[in-house]
Amino acid sequence: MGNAQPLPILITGGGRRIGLALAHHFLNLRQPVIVSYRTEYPTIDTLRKAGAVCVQADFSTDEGILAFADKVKADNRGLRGIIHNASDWRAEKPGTSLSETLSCMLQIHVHAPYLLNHALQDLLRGHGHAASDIIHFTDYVVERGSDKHIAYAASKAALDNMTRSFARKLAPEVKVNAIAPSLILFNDHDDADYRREALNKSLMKIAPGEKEVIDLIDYIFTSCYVTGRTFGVDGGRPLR
Ligand SMILES: NC(=O)C1=CN([C@@H]2O[C@H](COP(=O)(O)OP(=O)(O)OC[C@H]3O[C@@H](n4cnc5c(N)ncnc54)[C@H](OP(=O)(O)O)[C@@H]3O)[C@@H](O)[C@H]2O)C=CC1
Ligand SMILES: Nc1nc2c(c(=O)[nH]1)N=C([C@H](O)[C@@H](O)CO)CN2
Repeated sequence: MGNAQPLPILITGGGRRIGLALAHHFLNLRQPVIVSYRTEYPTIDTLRKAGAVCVQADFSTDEGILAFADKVKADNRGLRGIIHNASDWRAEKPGTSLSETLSCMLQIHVHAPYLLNHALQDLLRGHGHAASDIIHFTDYVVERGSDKHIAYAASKAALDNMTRSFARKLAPEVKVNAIAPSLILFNDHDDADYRREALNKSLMKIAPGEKEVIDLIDYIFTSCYVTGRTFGVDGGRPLR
C-alpha cells in the first residue's frame, strides 16, 4: 500500500522554458509528470528519457483540447494536479487580424483551462482533503492592462477570474490558485534596450529565472489551506 506510485502532475506546454523546468523539477523529486507539447523539440525526447509521459496536443481548437483530455482520462486513474502553463504572448500588430489575435488568446488562456478543468475534474477529486491542485499561470498585466498586448491581458484576466470560480467549485478536495508573474525570463531575441527597460520596471531589477516560480509552486502544493488566491511574482513592480 505504502509503495503506491504517486499520481501524476499534468503540465501544459512543457516543451520549453518554465514548463520544461517545472517538469524536470518534479521528475527529479520522483514525482510522475505528464507533459503536453505542441512542437516536438529535442527537449521532449529528454523528458521522455527522464520518465515523463509526453502527449502531443494543439489547443488551438476545442477539438484539440478535448481530444487531449480524452487521452489523459483513458490513460490515468487520477491526477495530483494540473499546471496550466501553455500560453502565447501575442501582441496586436498592424496587418494581423484583430479577431484572430483575440480568438487565439481566448483559446489558449480561457478555452483550454476551462475545458480541461471540467473534463479532468473527476481525476482530481476523490483523493482526500486538499489532495489536488490546479495552478493557472496569469500575468502581472492583469492588474495594469497592456497597450501592446490587449487581448493577451484580457484573456489572462479571464483566467485569473476562473481561479476563484474553480476554487469554489472544487473545494475542499482541490485547491485552485494563480501565479501572476512579471518578467521571469527574457526571450532570446530581446535586445539590450528592451532588456534594460524591462529590468528597470521592477524594484528588484532582475530576471529571476524559473526557480522563483518552482519554489512558489512547491509551497502551493504543500499547503492544505490556500485556495482561490493569485500570487504575484513581480519583483515589486506595482510599487514602481
Ligand atoms: N516568461 C516570462 O517572463 C513570463 C511568463 N508568464 C507566463 O508563464 C507561463 C510560462 O511562460 P514561458 O515559459 O515564458 O512561456 P512560453 O511562451 O515560452 O511557452 C509556452 C508554451 O505553451 C505552448 N503553447 C502555446 N500555444 C499553444 C497551443 N495553442 N497549443 C498547445 N500548446 C501551446 C508552447 O508550445 P510551442 O513551443 O509549440 O508553441 C510553449 O511550449 C506562461 O503562461 C506565461 O504567460 C507570465 C509573465 C512573464
Ligand atoms: N507565454 C508567454 N507569456 C509571456 C512571455 C513569454 O515569453 N511567453 N513573456 C513575458 C515577458 O517576460 C514580459 O513579462 C516582460 O518582458 C510576458 N508573458
